[in-house]
This record gives sequence, C-alpha cells and structure tokens, in this order.
Amino acid sequence: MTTFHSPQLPLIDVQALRRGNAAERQAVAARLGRACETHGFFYITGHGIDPALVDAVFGASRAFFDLPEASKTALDKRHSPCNRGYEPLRAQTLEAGAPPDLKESFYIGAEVPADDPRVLAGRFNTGPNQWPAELPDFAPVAQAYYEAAYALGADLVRGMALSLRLPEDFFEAYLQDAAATLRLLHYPTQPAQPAPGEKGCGAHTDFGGLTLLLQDALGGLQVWDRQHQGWIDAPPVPGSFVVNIGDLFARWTNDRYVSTLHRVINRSGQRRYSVPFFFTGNPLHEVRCIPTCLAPGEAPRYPVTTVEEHQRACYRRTYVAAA
Ligand SMILES: O=C(O)CCC(=O)C(=O)O
Ligand SMILES: [Fe+2]
Repeated sequence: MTTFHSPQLPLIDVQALRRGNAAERQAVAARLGRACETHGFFYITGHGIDPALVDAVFGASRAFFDLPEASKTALDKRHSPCNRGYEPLRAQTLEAGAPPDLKESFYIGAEVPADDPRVLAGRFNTGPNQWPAELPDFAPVAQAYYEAAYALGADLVRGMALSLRLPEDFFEAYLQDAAATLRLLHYPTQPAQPAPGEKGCGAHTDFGGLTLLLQDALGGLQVWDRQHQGWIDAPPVPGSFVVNIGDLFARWTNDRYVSTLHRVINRSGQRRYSVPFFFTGNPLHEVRCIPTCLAPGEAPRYPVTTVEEHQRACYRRTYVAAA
C-alpha cells in the first residue's frame, strides 16, 4: 500500500451555513455534497468555534491524561452503564484482526441524570458523566465545547440535507435530542518495533452521522483514497476541523456519500492529542435509505435500523465486552 503526500482533501468555508442567505447556503451545501461523494472527508473553516475554547479543550485533555494512573482508572468507563469516562490503552480494536489501538481516551456526553426516563429506559450511551474531581476546570470546559460542537454539527447536518436537494429541515427529527459523544484521545508515540498491524487507531469508519475532529499539530491521521487505492495524509490545518461522515450517512444515501476508512499512526515521536466529536443523533430515530438516493431499479443496501441499534452493533464489534 502506498502513502500519498499531497494535501488532497477539500477545504470548505462553512460560514454561510450559519450566516448566509438561501443561495449562499446552497452553494456551501453543493461543496459539501461533492466532498461527501468523493472522499467523505473534508476540512472546514468559518465554523465559528472560538479558538480559545479549542485551546482549553486540548489543555483539559493534557491535564487529564497527565493525572496519576490511579486517578484515571478510578473513572474507568467500566463503572459507567452509559460508556462515560476513562478507557486505558489497548482497550478498543477499531480494525478487525489488528492488535488493539495504541490510544487512551476519555468519553463525555450530554449530562443526563440517572433518574431521567431515558436512562431508566436504557437508551444507549445516555446518562451521567464521570468527572475528574482533581481538575475543576475540566467539566465546564468539556461541557462548553460539547455545546459548541453540537450546534456546529446540527448546522452541518442541515447543510447535508441541502446538499442532497432535500428540505433543510429533512433531518430535524434526527437532530431532536441528538446523542453525541465527545472523546478525548491521547496517542503515545508509535513503538520502534510495533507488533504487525499495531498502530494508534486501526482502520475504521465512524459509526454516527458526522464527526468533527480537532487534531494537534503533529499529524498522523490517514484517510483511504478510493480513487488511488492508497492512504493519504490528513495533515493538521490550523483553525480548521476535519469533518467526515459516518456510517449513518452511508445508509441514508445508499453509499452515495462515502463513510471512509481512516486510521492514525503517530510517528511524530511525541504524544499526540486529538478530540473527535461524534454527532450521532436521536437514539430512537429510524435510519432508512432516502428515496431520492435510490436510482431507478436500485435496492437499498442496508436494512432499516435505529441510531441506537446501529451504535450498539458498532460498540459490540470494536469492544470485547460492550453494549
Ligand atoms: O485521532 C484522530 O485523528 C482520529 C480519531 C478517529 O478516527 C476516531 O476516534 O474515530
Ligand atoms: Fe474515526
């Protein structure tokens, strides 16, 4: 397999999705649509998220992963019925058949009290967070960032509706009470002698609707390029997010929008930090092929599912014991 080095992913200024008139929003949407048909991955600028908030999230992440091992494991996500909290190195295997991922992580979601009817009904990934008591700034920063990323994610999903020539509010039921996951990731440096296939994050597609990714300055993210049948680098672009669509858009569009394989190999020699925000949607929302995405005579490639059923299946696949 070859690695290509030119920066090939589209870069889209999405400011007009929030501020523009109908024609300007449609123009951004058209660019989103083209990017989703080719790579399923693109960079965005003009997203409106305060750079100070981005810095604060990275600061909170570093502070957390620097805590003593005992403080981190006290918040192990195994203590959380809704998969919140700390996950040690090598706990997830995103690439079937490869060794477990060389990353540790921390999962955060919307704060839902344990006695909320949705929690009592067993909604997937819904419930209270676990917070590090040693770091008083951690929870407020994470929550402020969650809110900002959520709003951006919803704007992008509306843009995706336009890109498919659907009404802008086509996904509104999906956006109602959407479940999203903020994940802090920390990658140690790639070992000098890795086990065969061992790396920061194995090749995978993302599970949900779309992912907004912040990465630090070190690089290491690679995206599968269908056209060249090789990995291309997705180097850090200051001030931007990397956005990719996940499996739900592949299902909605019958693979017209591609949920693309990607992986991380941290060859920087330093610790790498990244912050994906997985915009997943309302857990009970039914996901079925959008009729206008079916060419005449074409059949849906995926059975109807719900957001939650799909998530559970993805967690089962990548964790030894989950969901
Ligand atoms: O760390 C990265 O750059 C990507 C992480 C990723 O793909 C994921 O968490 O799904
Ligand atoms: Fe991913």
